Amino acid sequence: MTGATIWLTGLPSAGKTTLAHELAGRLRGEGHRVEVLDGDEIREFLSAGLGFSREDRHTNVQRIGFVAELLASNGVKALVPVIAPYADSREAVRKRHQSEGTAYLEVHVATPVEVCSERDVKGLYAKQAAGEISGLTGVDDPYEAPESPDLRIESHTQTVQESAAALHTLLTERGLA
Ligand SMILES: Nc1ncnc2c1ncn2[C@@H]1O[C@H](COP(=O)(O)OS(=O)(=O)O)[C@@H](OP(=O)(O)O)[C@H]1O
Ligand SMILES: Nc1ncnc2c1ncn2[C@@H]1O[C@H](COP(=O)(O)OP(=O)(O)O)[C@@H](O)[C@H]1O
Repeated sequence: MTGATIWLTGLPSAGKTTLAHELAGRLRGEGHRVEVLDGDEIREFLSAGLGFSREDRHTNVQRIGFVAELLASNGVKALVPVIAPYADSREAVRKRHQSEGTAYLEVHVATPVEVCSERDVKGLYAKQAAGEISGLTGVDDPYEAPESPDLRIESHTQTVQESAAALHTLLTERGLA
């Protein structure tokens, strides 16, 4: 089976993790091998000790990109719900896949910051507003939105199932599902 990396980039609470798991369930049901490389989990192990400076985020994204490519080149659908705020970090991951001949799709979960901060799944927006944390992506830290992603998902106008279906359609169109 053809592997691929599907990178879901977007702000905190945009819907990256939810969509990755929804798509993973669908793909597994169809017999695909799937791994979800969740940002929080990776930061506990593979990227333990890294913070949220530009340099650390870049290192984090390159590590995840490396592992995703290894999985994808061995027939796994590697779903990556990770913010990856900098365009050059994402470009380096795309190039690595290109040079290895491994399929790579970039999906922008393009939920507006106003909606994300209302969802505030982990309470980070509230903490930032209260002055308890700083450097929150999309608020007081940069997020460089992809200019030409393979797919842009407007999660604020769709149900989770509709967004996952759009993702699945993309994979089908590219011969990956
Ligand atoms: N300052 C700041 N900015 C952004 N995010 C923060 C921050 N502090 C902690 N968190 C939590 O860490 C998760 C982001 O980790 P990632 O590895 O996806 O980010 S990055 O690509 O390295 O920028 C992210 O997870 P998601 O909410 O699932 O996106 C946050 O819960
Ligand atoms: N179309 C959609 N796609 C993804 N999530 C959605 C959608 N509509 C509403 N949500 C909700 O938005 C929240 C997104 O949280 P989460 O997936 O943890 O975001 P992230 O991983 O980007 O930080 C969840 O509570 C989810 O149920």
